[in-house]
Amino acid sequence: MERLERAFRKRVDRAAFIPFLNTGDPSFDRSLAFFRAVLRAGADILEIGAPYSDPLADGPVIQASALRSLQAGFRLPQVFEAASALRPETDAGLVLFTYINPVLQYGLERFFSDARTAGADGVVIPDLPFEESDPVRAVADSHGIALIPLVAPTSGEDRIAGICRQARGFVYCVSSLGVTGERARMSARLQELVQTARRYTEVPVAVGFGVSRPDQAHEIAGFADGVIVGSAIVRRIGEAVAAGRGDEALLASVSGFAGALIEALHRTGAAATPTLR
Ligand SMILES: O=P(O)(O)OC[C@@H](O)[C@@H](O)c1c[nH]c2ccccc12
Repeated sequence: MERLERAFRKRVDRAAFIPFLNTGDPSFDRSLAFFRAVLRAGADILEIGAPYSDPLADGPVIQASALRSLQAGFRLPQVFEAASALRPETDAGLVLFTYINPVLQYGLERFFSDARTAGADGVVIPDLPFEESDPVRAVADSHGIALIPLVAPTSGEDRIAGICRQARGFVYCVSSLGVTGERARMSARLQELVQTARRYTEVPVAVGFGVSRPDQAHEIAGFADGVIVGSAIVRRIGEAVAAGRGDEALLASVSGFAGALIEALHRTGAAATPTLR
């Protein structure tokens, strides 16, 4: 858990960069190479996705990625394998991203115990209702794993308060309604949502869903502690795979894009006032 805190605090000049990538897309080994590429580019926290056959919140890009991975034979323990392989190579935060059913099927206790052994720092479970999160958080806490909650623009203030008071690691603010995927514009209420969350928690607040361009990342960096980017990176992988392109050009494009996003996360002028306490 301290590693997540450090990931946010190590830089006051810019917001944390948090890329999301699915494990096993288009193969386990190639996905490891993509994880390494974004880490080398400067990712502060990695969201290690566990593809799932019924991904209700995933947009088309992440869904297609999950399908490629499942077709290549993805199994849940591969997220632990990925974390174990990366842990000795980086001090970035490692966050596993999975739906609740696979976790329950695997066994709650066993899942968090294996996550810990693999060197993971946190877990995001987007379809875990807050009302049912206590027992899961208790197991996560007992293994020193942060159960990172999500808040959405539709959440009322009471609900945001309840969620944020129980937050560990960071709060994931969903920028807009619907599923994951690139958006042309960000909701005007996003900054308000981040500010509301901050009233009820000391942990950092990161924003994800629909961030696809450096200028959007820059704007969010002015008021949030971290920016999560999934589809815009995963789309590049999908296109290269569809075109049968080799990994060398793809790795360069993934790192180049990650580098441009990181550059954009620097805070300038008045917005440079650290949002971290
Ligand atoms: O893809 P986007 O729009 O950049 O958003 C991040 C997102 O993909 C990642 O955090 C994620 C993947 N699957 C999810 C399901 C629910 C919430 C979030 C997610």
